[in-house]
Amino acid sequence: MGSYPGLGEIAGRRVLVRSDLNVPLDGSTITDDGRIRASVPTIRALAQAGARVVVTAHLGRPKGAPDPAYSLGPVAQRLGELLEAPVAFATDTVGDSARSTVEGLADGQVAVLENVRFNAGETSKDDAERGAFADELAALADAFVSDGFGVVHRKQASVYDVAQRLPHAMGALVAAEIEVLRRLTETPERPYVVVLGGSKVSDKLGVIDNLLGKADKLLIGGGMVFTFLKAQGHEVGRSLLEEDQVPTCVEYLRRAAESGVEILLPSDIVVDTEFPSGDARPDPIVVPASNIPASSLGLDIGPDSAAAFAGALEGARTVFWNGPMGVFEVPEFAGGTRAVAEALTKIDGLSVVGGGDSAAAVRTLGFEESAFGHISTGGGASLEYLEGKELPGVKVLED
Ligand SMILES: Nc1ncnc2c1ncn2[C@@H]1O[C@H](COP(=O)(O)OP(=O)(O)OP(=O)(O)O)[C@@H](O)[C@H]1O
Ligand SMILES: O=C(O)[C@H](O)COP(=O)(O)O
Repeated sequence: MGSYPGLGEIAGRRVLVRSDLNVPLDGSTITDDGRIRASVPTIRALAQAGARVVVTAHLGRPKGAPDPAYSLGPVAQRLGELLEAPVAFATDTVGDSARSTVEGLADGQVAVLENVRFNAGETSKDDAERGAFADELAALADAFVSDGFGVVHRKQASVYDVAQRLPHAMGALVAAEIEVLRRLTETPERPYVVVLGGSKVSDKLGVIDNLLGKADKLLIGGGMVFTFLKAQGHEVGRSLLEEDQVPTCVEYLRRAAESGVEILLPSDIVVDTEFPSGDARPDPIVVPASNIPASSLGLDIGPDSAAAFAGALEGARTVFWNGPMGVFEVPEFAGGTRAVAEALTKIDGLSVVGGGDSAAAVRTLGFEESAFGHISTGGGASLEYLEGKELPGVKVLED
């Protein structure tokens, strides 16, 4: 007989686990299985305690209806390989296949339900529609474990509403992620340096507001750079730019100067005349950040900036990094991301890499996970936590 923290005796009971199995795919090939591996310990602990484990998760952003391109089939198969045990796969989420798959589980066995976002109720803004879908999910189980840290910032049926309908507990992954982020927000050892990049510029600008009062230095790279350069009065050619956020960046630069927080922007940029795609060969050149040609777009921070960013990270005792410094998927534009990753491996203190793409970047560039203090499975979720926002999927577990 076995038990699970927060749920008590679970042998023979059906336990629904919300995991974040949203991994990058190339066709049906998983290019980085980090999130699946991170989900294994909780699933294994439940199975070993004799629960009948029913995993629910999303993949990508399908539009509330089945779409084979987003099937969790390959993910279920990979989970079975990692668990070294058969994993049953239901071809729907709450329909006949799900019900019979769950009924067929013996104690200690695991099933994965098809992509929960194939159902419009999952992401509906309408409480009743979401609730009705959560009722169907809850009917498949006797208890619920919330372990998908990457989605706890989403008020969605499988994250939020289902927890209101079943005895519930926080999974080990969510607990571990929150513990690390709590250290970052409550008692960061100084100097505390934050590195921000990536392409979801407006998603990430909010965090700067909160960090200006907390971090000692902010290093800005990736697609974020160009809105800041514009705010400094430079032209950015055809680079990623969120024009309506320029005044916000002006304000951040002003507040940083006032409060003595250093915002470090790149001094040089790797540009090309086209965004890399297909067979077209990249033709990168390095230009001063203040002189980006009108016909070019910035795709990485330049070598001087990479060295300056690495230098600014030296001696830091706490580092949080979210978002690649450039289009790291293409080797010609991976230099900045590689330099920052390298600098993080030398941190004597706590280094946290947050975000699906950032975590995938360090792994695909060949760094050992153990070289970093913590690799978070959550991008948006960890940023919202750092912004001081309430995470619905965590709050609901406390109610
Ligand atoms: N200068 C740039 N121009 C355009 N895209 C860029 C630039 N620099 C980086 N990127 C792209 O940003 C993407 C990652 O950004 P994103 O904000 O999604 O990161 P993340 O927070 O780690 O991921 P997630 O939000 O999925 O957890 C990469 O695919 C990279 O190619
Ligand atoms: O990739 C992520 O950040 C999580 O899986 C959440 O996905 P979402 O942004 O589509 O909700």
